[in-house]
Amino acid sequence: MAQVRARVELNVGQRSHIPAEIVSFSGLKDGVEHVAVIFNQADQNQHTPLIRMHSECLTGDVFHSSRCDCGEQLNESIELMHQQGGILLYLRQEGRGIGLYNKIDAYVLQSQGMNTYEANNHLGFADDLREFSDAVLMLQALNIKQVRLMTNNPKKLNALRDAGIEVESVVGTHAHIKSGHVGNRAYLETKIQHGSHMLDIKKISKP
Ligand SMILES: Nc1nc2c(ncn2[C@@H]2O[C@H](COP(=O)(O)OP(=O)(O)OP(=O)(O)O)[C@@H](O)[C@H]2O)c(=O)[nH]1
Ligand SMILES: [Zn+2]
Repeated sequence: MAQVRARVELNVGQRSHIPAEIVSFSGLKDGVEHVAVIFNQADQNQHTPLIRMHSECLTGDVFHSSRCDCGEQLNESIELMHQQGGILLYLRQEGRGIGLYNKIDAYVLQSQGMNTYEANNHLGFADDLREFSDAVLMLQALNIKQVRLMTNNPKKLNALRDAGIEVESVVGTHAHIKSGHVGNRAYLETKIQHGSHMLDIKKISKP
């Protein structure tokens, strides 16, 4: 595994010039470049860093599609890590691991009435293809042994615990609910019911 680092300044939401260090990893098991973004030198601080393992969502992260909450969660994480320090692992696991082409195919099925998991299954995929061993390797390479984990997904929590990384606490992200013709409320509710997500739908984000 190899890594390269450079300093960057990020401009997210209302905040500009957020200092960060971007680290790209190659030679990982997934065969793709996963990325770590380090805020306030969290890999060198004494206290327990905030960590988010964020799975790539081009439509949500870049274009802020109303179908999901990914871009808003990403920005929420960056803003909190700017305040408290932390490490964002940006994992190239588009569409819960099925890739963009298949995710868009799944969107077509969802428009016909399937939920996100049914659509994945209809296309011949399991509910969720992700596993987080590369994220563990990245944390180990960054010398992180104990974390405060930003997630509502119990699978991420268990993946770290099983790998021997201590999760001191879990910090839930807010519910970023979007209405409209193709909103994300059903997507979020399905994650809670079917995916055992700990998302508190009443903990709605401020606009
Ligand atoms: N297959 C499929 N994937 C989707 C759909 N909507 C979003 N995704 C993907 O779901 C993943 C969401 O990842 P995360 O932001 O890490 O969210 P999460 O696993 O729900 O966990 P937390 O946000 O940490 O609580 C991304 O890879 C998205 O591309 C969909 O309708 N179908
Ligand atoms: Zn998304």
